[in-house]
Amino acid sequence: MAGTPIAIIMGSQSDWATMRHAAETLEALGIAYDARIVSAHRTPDRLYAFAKKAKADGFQVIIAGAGGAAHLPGMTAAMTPLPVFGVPVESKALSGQDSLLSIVQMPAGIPVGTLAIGRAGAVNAALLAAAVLALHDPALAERLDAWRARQSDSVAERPSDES
Ligand SMILES: Nc1c(C(=O)O)ncn1[C@@H]1O[C@H](COP(=O)(O)O)[C@@H](O)[C@H]1O
Repeated sequence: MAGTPIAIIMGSQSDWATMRHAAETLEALGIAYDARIVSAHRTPDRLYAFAKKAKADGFQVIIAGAGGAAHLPGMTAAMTPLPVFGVPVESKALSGQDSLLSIVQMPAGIPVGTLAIGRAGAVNAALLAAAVLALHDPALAERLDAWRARQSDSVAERPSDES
């Protein structure tokens, strides 16, 4: 997809509840993305087609979320030179520990930048992807600074009894 710098891929529709936080963060920063379901296990041909063409299609960073036996980020990284950030989706059986370990323990030579389990990881994957793009995009760098400033402003100095 020409002109769309970020691809968000996920192993299943069920991952969207987590991965939409990456999408919303990119939207808040004014960064275009393409979100799609791609599974190393269930749709290997789709993964191959996507990963092999991702760079030629104009993507610059890939955010890949998966749960359980989360091979999607690593398999994607194996087939593209683009930076891949992996988000471990919280699994029911093992609370995302399985997802985290599946994604983080890549063999030397094929890196996946692995984030935290769940929503925090999805948000931070988007922020890292934005930081990569901002290296060559001063306007985006300013929006990222403003996003962080708003976050700082939103943190009260003292705890409240409310909420
Ligand atoms: N980990 C992977 C991969 C993959 O790594 O290719 N494909 C699907 N899945 C994961 O299976 C979990 C359960 O999927 P369902 O909810 O569809 O049963 C999801 O978290 C998905 O990421």
